[in-house]
This record gives sequence, C-alpha cells and structure tokens, in this order.
Amino acid sequence: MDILTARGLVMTYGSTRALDGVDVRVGAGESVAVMGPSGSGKTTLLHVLAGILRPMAGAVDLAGTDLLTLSDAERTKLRRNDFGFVFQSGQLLSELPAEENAALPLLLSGASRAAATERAGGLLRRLGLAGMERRRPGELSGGQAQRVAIARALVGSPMVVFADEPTGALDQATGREVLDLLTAATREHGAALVVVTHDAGVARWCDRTIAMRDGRVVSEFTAPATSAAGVAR
Ligand SMILES: Nc1ncnc2c1ncn2[C@@H]1O[C@H](COP(=O)(O)OP(=O)(O)OP(=O)(O)O)[C@@H](O)[C@H]1O
Repeated sequence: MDILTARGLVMTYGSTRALDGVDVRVGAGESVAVMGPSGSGKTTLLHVLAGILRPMAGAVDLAGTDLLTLSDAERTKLRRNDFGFVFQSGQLLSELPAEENAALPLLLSGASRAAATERAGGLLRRLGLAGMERRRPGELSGGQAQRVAIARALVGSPMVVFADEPTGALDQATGREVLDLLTAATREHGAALVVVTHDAGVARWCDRTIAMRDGRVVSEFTAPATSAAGVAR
C-alpha cells in the first residue's frame, strides 16, 4: 500500500524548473533513496513531499489526505504528527540535553515532560547512546548528534521520515553507521523513509532508488549499490 503519492509536481524558480512534472510513490514502511546531480531538484522534491514547499502544480497525498488543500496550520500539525525530519547537521538545540532534543516533537504536541523524555531516552539507548542522554550537542561527536536527530525524527511515531543528506557532514565510516541506524530504526518503527543523498552506497540500505536529473525522475529501481553508482554521477 502506498502511503505517500505525488503526481505531476512542478516547481519553478524564475526560469529554473526545479521540478518538471515529477511523479513519486512511497509505500508504507518503504525506504526510498533520491539521488542525482547537484541542482537536479532532490531537496525541492523532499520539501514538496513534506509539505514545506507548495508546488506550482501537482498533488501530494498522504494516506488519503491531500496535503495541498490543507491550511498552513493543518499542514504544520500534520508535519509535526506524521513526519519526522533529519537534516545534514546543526538541527539540535545547543542548550538542551540529547534527551530533551529528542523529546522535542512530543513536548510540542503536548506530551508530559516525563513521558516524552522517557520515550526519547529509550530511543537514544537503542541507537547506542546509553549514558549520553544528558549531554548537550556540543559534547557529542557529529555521528552521535545525528543519532539524536534520528531519535527525534522517530519519537512521535511518524508515518514518513524525510532525511536530506543526513550523513553529508560525517566521514564515510560514521556516515555508513548512521545510515544503517537510520534505515534500521525507521524500519523497526514501521515508518517510511525518503532520503536525499549523493552517496551511491545508500541504495544498499534502501528498498528503492529514484534518480533525478533536471527536475525529472529519469530512472527508478530496486537494485544493489553497484547499479545505483552509475546513475549517481
Ligand atoms: N529558493 C530558491 N530560489 C531560487 N532557485 C532555487 C531555490 N531553491 C532551489 N533552486 C534551484 O532549483 C534547482 C533545484 O535545486 P535543489 O536544491 O532542489 O537541487 P538538489 O538536487 O537538491 O541540489 P544539491 O544536491 O546541490 O543540494 C537548482 O537549480 C537550484 O538552484
């Protein structure tokens, strides 16, 4: 069953067609890598699918809800409840301990502090951060900080996690570890994952890869990383 579908997406910036008629579907619990050269429209697609950007044309449907007919307030609420986000870096609040950073979406949704930090702490421990729950982001390595971001993305049990170059600021080995955790943790939670990346190896962790070029999906495949590498350039 598809949980997220988009049809005919068009997004332009002046004369640049960042999205030029894109159709995408994401199955429930499926992980999808979005690849392609710089400027091919990957981040724009992610933002449109996540309801952050409104396209000039097309439709986005999340489990039967048309995202583009919602009011801004409704879309914000849907993003908070149904989506999780992991960005390249710098998304944690520097003054808050890891546990509270990870608990933030639940706190914003009105959960009690005790319940929210307990759930966040459990996730952090499952992501290998036992004993680091009270550390602030400045006291964590880049890879550890991304694990906190993954915990935060999953803490509200979202339907879809969106990740934009989540390992872009990490060395390759740490990046692989983080991706492994990201895909395993989203799977474990039954969430779908849409991950934008330049790393052809990511396809190894994902169920499907979408390749973009010049604002269009040029190929789509379920394949090992060796096939993905040819499309990544
Ligand atoms: N806010 C904006 N204003 C003007 N042009 C934009 C804006 N955002 C994106 N673009 C343009 O739209 C096109 C697609 O950009 P996008 O960021 O989606 O590509 P990308 O594939 O994610 O690139 P990268 O891999 O470098 O992050 C590019 O030509 C970019 O310059």
